[in-house]
Amino acid sequence: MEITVDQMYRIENKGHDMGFLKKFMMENAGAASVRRLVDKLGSVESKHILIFVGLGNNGGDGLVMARHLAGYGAKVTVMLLGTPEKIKTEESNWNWSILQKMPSVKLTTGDSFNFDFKPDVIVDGILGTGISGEIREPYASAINFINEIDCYKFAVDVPSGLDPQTGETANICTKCDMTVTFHKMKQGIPKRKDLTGELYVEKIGIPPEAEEGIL
Ligand SMILES: NC(=O)C1=CN([C@@H]2O[C@H](COP(=O)(O)OP(=O)(O)OC[C@H]3O[C@@H](n4cnc5c(N)ncnc54)[C@H](OP(=O)(O)O)[C@@H]3O)[C@@H](O)[C@H]2O)[C@H](O)CC1
Ligand SMILES: [K+]
Repeated sequence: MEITVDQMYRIENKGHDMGFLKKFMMENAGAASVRRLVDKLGSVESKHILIFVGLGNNGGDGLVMARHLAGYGAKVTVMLLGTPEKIKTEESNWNWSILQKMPSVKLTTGDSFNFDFKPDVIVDGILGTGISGEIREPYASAINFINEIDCYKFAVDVPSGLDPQTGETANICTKCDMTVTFHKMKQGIPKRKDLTGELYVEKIGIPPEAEEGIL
């Protein structure tokens, strides 16, 4: 069953109000994404993984992935597209502060994309269901950077730039090899397999009762 983006937000909020907090949903989203990625690649040990994160909860899922991937022995670099003070939500901030205590993950911020390694994998945690309008900087430059590199590309929830409701793209959009979306498929995503690559839906622990009155 496919749902709308609005239904997804309402289900997420209702689950949170039931006590299944968004930080737990985020944890499950990041963990499920890493399991899919590791299953696909066989092993990520010693692989260079570059994770682009936006300031919203799509970025927060990327921060969870960073911690899990470090646990699998990957060499993880996080590129936060902005400054840490501008991270929008409590759950994303919570995950950022854990990474600050983890020397096994390299944290970089800002809008300059000069890395001293060639990534084996890029994770796109720039924009998800919160997208609206044309892509602004520095997200636009990050999306261009990702599209110009030849490596395996993984989209968190939706390729950044793709509207998960309509399937239309903004001015630019990442082109990915795999996309993992959460809880239930959003209507626009499967229309664009050319951008999502392999597409999966993962449950993230939201109680089915959170759907009552919404679906
Ligand atoms: N489905 C679930 O139950 C869960 C999903 N999770 C993940 O959360 C994201 C949605 O997170 P949200 O914070 O609501 O939104 P985004 O991260 O997609 O976007 C955040 C901000 O990005 C800015 N924005 C929007 N459009 C643009 C644009 N065109 N160009 C540049 N920037 C843009 C905007 O901020 P402004 O300050 O600029 O207004 C947005 O607020 C979902 O996709 C999942 O990955 C959770 O983990 C929980 C479970
Ligand atoms: K994304």
